[in-house]
Amino acid sequence: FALLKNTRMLKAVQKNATKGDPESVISAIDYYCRHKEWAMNVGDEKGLILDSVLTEVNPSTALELGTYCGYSTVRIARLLSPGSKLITVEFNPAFAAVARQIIAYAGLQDKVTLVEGPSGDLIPKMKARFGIKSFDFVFLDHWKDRYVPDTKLLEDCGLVSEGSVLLADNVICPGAPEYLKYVRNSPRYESRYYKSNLEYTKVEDGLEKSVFLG
Ligand SMILES: COCc1ccccc1-c1cc(O)c2[nH]cnc(=O)c2c1
Ligand SMILES: [Mg+2]
Repeated sequence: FALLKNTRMLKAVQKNATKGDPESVISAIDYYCRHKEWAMNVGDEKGLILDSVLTEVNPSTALELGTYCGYSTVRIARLLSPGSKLITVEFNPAFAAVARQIIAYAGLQDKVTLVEGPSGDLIPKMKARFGIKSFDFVFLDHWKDRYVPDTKLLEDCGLVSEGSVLLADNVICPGAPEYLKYVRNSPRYESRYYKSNLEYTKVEDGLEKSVFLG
């Protein structure tokens, strides 16, 4: 049943959204997840914080760790300037298959490269495979125990530079305590917590924004 949830979400997008209209795709998913079946999209409330940080950073190259069904991929890609690129990484092939279709339905496939596989294996290959100098923006929204190792990997691979912005979802629920300790205690990051709620609920959650100081 749970496996098919993402295909039901895709059907809801195809039924209720307008092809090529990212806003309608975002609204269709939020409506479905609020009124029909909860799903772990960043959601509309935390999504507004994501939008505001993105608009401030205006990245030319962005990375998303944890695509899921592509909801935040669409939120990010719709705000990218012409010529900017988003790479999104998803480990689960069933999620990736749905995400590709939702990203395409929103008409954003030319701005997005979806890569399937474990983030820990893929990050060291990013420079060679995609000619990335460094990421201006990284959205961490995958397995919470990968937040710290993948952040260290991005540093070691030279994929973050002075001014790069990391934005992490779920730092309260399910929680990423090791990550909060890492970015808040490190002299190499300027960190700030944006209090919000777990998607489609009244449970507290939030986003941690951390600027890499080089
Ligand atoms: C599978 O757990 C779902 C769940 C259940 C209860 C509370 C939170 C979450 C949750 C919420 C999120 O935004 C998430 N984002 C990315 N990867 C997650 O595993 C994740 C989990
Ligand atoms: Mg999340």
